[in-house]
Amino acid sequence: MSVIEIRQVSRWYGNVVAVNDVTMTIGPGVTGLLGPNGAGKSTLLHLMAGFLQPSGGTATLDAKPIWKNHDVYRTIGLVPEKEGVYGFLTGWQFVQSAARLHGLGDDAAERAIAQVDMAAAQDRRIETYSKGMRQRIKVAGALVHEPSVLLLDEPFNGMDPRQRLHLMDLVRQLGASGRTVVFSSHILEEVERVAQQIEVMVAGRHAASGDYREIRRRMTDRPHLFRVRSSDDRRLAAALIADTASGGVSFTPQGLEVRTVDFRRFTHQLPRLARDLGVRLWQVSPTDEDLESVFSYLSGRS
Ligand SMILES: Nc1ncnc2c1ncn2[C@@H]1O[C@H](COP(=O)(O)OP(=O)(O)OP(=O)(O)O)[C@@H](O)[C@H]1O
Repeated sequence: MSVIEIRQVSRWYGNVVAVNDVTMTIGPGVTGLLGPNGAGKSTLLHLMAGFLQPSGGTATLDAKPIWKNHDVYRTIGLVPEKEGVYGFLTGWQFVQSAARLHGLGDDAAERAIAQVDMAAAQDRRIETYSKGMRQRIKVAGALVHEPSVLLLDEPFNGMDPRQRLHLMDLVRQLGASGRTVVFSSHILEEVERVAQQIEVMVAGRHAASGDYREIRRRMTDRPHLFRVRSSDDRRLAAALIADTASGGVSFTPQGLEVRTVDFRRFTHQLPRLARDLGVRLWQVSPTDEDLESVFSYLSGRS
């Protein structure tokens, strides 16, 4: 059983703090590292892989420090986000060279290729592969030495839906086989479909931790700001102010802005109120739903 322990880890580049005092424990199964661009996910994965030294704090695997520890490196596989594969190599040559770097023979390469279901395409050059096939051959390269920890940086980015499902299945299987699998993503729904555990990063900090339901609930329960346009904004506003779901209503040139304190009740009540008043709803849309604001809320910054 492989457990990654990140204890008060920080990492800065010059005066940019990419990872800021992060503490988390990651055990077997699939963990999703969720956060917007620049949140520090890649940096954290590289710290877990031993590619980067923490500027402060400790990163251990089964209580052994990861940085500069070759015994630990032998149990970790990393699939970086950047392509990093030579297009002129065939899939077989790429995985074979990864195996040789670990001092392993062709049988290891064969097994890894079979694991990602790429045997049929292994003799084609990588430049002829689709994005999904490329990603799978990279996973094979990271699996040759049968690591107990697999780290994947934005593995589903840029894939078409069919390829994405295929890779999601593979990641799930790898987690179900007892490995400790961590992948990064900026899409909650993607993380939800693959990971049992979610760790949210925002602006270098560890903002939340839990399963999908827990994270979703925290995102939904936060105050929301809605823009509402209707056939009679004034009447609707009066009714909304009287309802406990709204924390405040203001008039703007674009319509009403309603701050809700109870998302569920508001989305339930608004159509009922409008119907009872005989008011037509023309537009109901959240104004602060961008990813950044959702994540900021989770991190307690808004
Ligand atoms: N080598 C580097 N030199 C300077 N700054 C860096 C370097 N690598 C990352 N950063 C900065 O550190 C912060 C975190 O970057 P990181 O790549 O870890 O985030 P991320 O969550 O993986 O985002 P993305 O999905 O955009 O890669 C960003 O502000 C980034 O600009």
